Amino acid sequence: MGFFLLLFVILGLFVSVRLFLYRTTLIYRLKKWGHWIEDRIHEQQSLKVPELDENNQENMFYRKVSTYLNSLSTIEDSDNTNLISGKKPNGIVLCLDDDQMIQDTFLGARVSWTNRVEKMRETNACKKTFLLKVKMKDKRRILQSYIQHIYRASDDVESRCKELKLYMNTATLPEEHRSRGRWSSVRLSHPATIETIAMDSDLKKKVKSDLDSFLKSKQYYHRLGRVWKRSYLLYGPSGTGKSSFIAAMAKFLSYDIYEIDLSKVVDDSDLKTLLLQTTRKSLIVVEDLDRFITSNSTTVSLTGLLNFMDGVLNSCCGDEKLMVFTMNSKEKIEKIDSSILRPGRIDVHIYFPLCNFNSFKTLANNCLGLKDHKLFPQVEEIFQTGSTMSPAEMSELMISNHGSPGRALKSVITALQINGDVRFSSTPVSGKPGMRLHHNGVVTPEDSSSMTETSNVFVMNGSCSVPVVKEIQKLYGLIRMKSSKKIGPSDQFSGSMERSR
Ligand SMILES: Nc1ncnc2c1ncn2[C@@H]1O[C@H](COP(=O)(O)OP(=O)(O)OP(=O)(O)O)[C@@H](O)[C@H]1O
Ligand SMILES: [Mg+2]
Repeated sequence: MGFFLLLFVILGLFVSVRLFLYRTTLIYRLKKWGHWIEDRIHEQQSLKVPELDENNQENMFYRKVSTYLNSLSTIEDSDNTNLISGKKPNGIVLCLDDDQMIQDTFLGARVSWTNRVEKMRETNACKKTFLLKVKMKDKRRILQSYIQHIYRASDDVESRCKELKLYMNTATLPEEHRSRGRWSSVRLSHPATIETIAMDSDLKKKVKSDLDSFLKSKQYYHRLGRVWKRSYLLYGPSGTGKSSFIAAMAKFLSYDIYEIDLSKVVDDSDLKTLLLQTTRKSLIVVEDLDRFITSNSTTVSLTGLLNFMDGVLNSCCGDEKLMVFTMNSKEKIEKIDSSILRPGRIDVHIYFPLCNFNSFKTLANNCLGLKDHKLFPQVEEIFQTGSTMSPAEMSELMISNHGSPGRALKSVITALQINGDVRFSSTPVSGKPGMRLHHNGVVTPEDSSSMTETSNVFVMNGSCSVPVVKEIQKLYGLIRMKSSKKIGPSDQFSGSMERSR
């Protein structure tokens, strides 16, 4: 009897002590002390994952480790974790603080990571490194598979909540500091998507399928021995959606954007350093290329620019990248040196014209929620006189009157009428404004007059009025019969109907 009584008392004591310990941090503290003692008993090995590799390029594995560690549940139990607002409204992302240490377990082995941040006195830049500590007795058994696990887990996290970034090149640091990261980034928050861009529906379909086939053609490019990159030229008058379309492309592909401001690049080697520091799955963007080339700038030479456009350097870091250039007009560039826009340097040309009735309807739907309205026929009639305006101007008129769709449409009609009087007082060739008639009878939209034999031009028939579009299509029909040929995936637009002769 006495024995059972004793047993009962001991059991009661054990349960109440355990209960007491659970209610306090004691059990947590005891565990930590236990780990501390165990770590001292076993020989540990430290491995470093620096942010930049020996060529001062981003160490991809650093980014993977950062994504992986910030997704660990142990980061929630760790002191000093940063709470950062995430992409979703009221979303919170947990981020490691400087010099914060967290534990992880893998295949029964316990490892620890420390987020080392050292301030470089001379440049005031930060040198970031993750320090991994693993017991010697576990290292051989787990290291390789642990690294694979980190890659898989971080890819999974990245694809689930990829927050696109817009990188901009910072003003140049003094030569000796130039190798430090030259890009500053912000979250890409441009609202445009390919759906919201007013664009000829066939053209939009072609561009989307071109982007889709690019995403799936890694093996194809590597089998061809070509760098897996593709370059686009978006050109057209101001306010026609070129910059918005770049943001839409990035979101469609889930790629970051690296926008290079050439005025901040001091010379060709600086341009190369910038390129070396871009990462895969990104759009490298140079806006207003025509303005830069015609500005006779002394910083980046034309050769340096052409090498950059050819992706010569991309061969070492060009995989899975798109290069996008914008211009308001190709004509001046064609006069300076037509090889600047040759295929291989620019694979696809996309012309962004001024509004036509179809793009007007897209904008009316986007800005006013109108699919139809009694004033639409009047708008269509004015477009047929050749009057037009840029989508930027048109969306501005609609947005400033979005409270009253009728008033908004009336302001568009008035503006078109005024434009019709002012903008097209001299009706250029073929009696249709904004069109150009060539010696061989080909009529093309104003700015795409430089369509050359080899250019693969998606011409948006935005600025043509309907009859002229029919003329062009008739002409293209003739052209297509003469020059149509089977097209393969990599040159899918070389035999396209947009070829001019
Ligand atoms: N095709 C379009 N579809 C929808 N919105 C457009 C279109 N074109 C322009 N806009 C609107 O007009 C504004 C200016 O567009 P954007 O900056 O893309 O023009 P852009 O062609 O880059 O002009 P610029 O040549 O002056 O740089 C944006 O707010 C955009 O929403
Ligand atoms: Mg722009």
